Amino acid sequence: MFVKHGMNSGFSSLASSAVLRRQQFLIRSLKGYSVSDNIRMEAVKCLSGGASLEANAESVLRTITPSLDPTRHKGQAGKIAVIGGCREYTGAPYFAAISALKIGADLSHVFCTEGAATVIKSYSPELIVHPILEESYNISGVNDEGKRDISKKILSEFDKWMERFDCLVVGPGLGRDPFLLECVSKIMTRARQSNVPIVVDGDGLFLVTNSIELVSGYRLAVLTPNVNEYKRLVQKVLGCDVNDQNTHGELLSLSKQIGGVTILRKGKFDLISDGEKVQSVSIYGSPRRCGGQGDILSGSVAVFLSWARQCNSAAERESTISRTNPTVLGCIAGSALLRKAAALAFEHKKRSTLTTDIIEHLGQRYTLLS
Ligand SMILES: NC(=O)C1=CN([C@@H]2O[C@H](COP(=O)(O)OP(=O)(O)OC[C@H]3O[C@@H](n4cnc5c(N)ncnc54)[C@H](OP(=O)(O)O)[C@@H]3O)[C@@H](O)[C@H]2O)[C@@H](O)CC1
Ligand SMILES: Nc1ncnc2c1ncn2[C@@H]1O[C@H](COP(=O)(O)OP(=O)(O)OP(=O)(O)O)[C@@H](O)[C@H]1O
Ligand SMILES: [Mg+2]
Repeated sequence: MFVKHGMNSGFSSLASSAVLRRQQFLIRSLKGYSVSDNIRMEAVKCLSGGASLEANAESVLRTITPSLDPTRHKGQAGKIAVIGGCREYTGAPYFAAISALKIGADLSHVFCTEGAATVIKSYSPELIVHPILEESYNISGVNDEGKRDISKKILSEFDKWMERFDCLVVGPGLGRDPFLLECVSKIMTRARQSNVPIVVDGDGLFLVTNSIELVSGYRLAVLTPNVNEYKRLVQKVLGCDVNDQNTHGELLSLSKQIGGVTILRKGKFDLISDGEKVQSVSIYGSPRRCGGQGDILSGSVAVFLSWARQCNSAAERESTISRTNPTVLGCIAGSALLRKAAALAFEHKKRSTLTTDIIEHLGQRYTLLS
């Protein structure tokens, strides 16, 4: 009897703690922040080795998102291009490009190799896919002059479109083929000359880490390194190993050293800096670490930074937010939205949560916010 009672009370306390957890989750989901968030933010300060300024992501999201105005024409809510997709990877560029659309961009392009293009097109009819990139294995019999011609052709194909884009995402599933990366370097240089913002992720970071001049001093560039990519960047640019005791100082130095480029350091909490200050986004996310979440993030940052730039020119933004660099605002909004969508997806799918599940929640989370 006693044992039974004990078991029952155990079950009921388990059940009530589950209800409590669920309630806390819903409060977090609806309000964005809660008492436990505040505690976590304090923890962020301690863990991240410096005074962290938790970004007011909710307010940023609300402020930079354009209204669904019936007078606006197709394209005004954003035209994004993802440069990525090769023999090995077709998922990453798809995740980045489709996320941009799900968040609210009007058009999303993918520039990839021919083999990847057919696959990416078959994932979605919504994407505009350009099979223009070439990998070395495909042109192995071609001499140097022939390769130069191919490179020129790729660049001129890209040039036809470039001025129309509000932002490029370079790197998701790009691969590391030397010929392909050389062509992508030229595309980046051309984008920079035309003042098109560039979000660099995945293998784009491999390229940039080895040729930092591609982004150095370009204030419209955003780097979104994960743990490994950040380590390589710090080693190359600062010439030392990552120092977890000085996270903020290190991120500030890294950004300054690359000429004020915005860096979003991904991890348990995301840290963002353009060399002026460090902001964090530590909104509750998901314990699932399935591949592809960084790809969603890169596509999201591209859309939000484009919107933040539009707000800037229209002087529509609140005063505190209007003083913030649009690339930083894009990172804050992208990080917050991904983490919230991941939390919602995990609520439904638990351990079987996949990147496609998170993408399905991008819009839902967003509806809750607006
Ligand atoms: N579906 C697709 O098409 C996807 C394609 N993707 C594309 O893949 C390309 C390469 O990107 P990447 O992220 O795999 O390369 P990188 O960061 O060098 O990691 C390499 C290895 O490092 C390890 N490792 C990882 N994290 C760690 C940690 N915290 N601490 C310690 N170790 C850690 C781990 O290996 P492990 O040591 O566990 O065997 C990991 O596998 C790029 O183009 C990207 O866009 C992805 O977007 C995913 C979805
Ligand atoms: N330990 C963690 N806890 C909670 N969220 C995390 C954790 N690590 C990463 N994230 C979140 O997941 C997002 C993607 O980060 P991640 O480090 O997985 O990128 P990635 O390795 O580039 O992903 P991908 O597989 O797409 O290449 C980040 O924005 C971050 O908010
Ligand atoms: Mg990645």
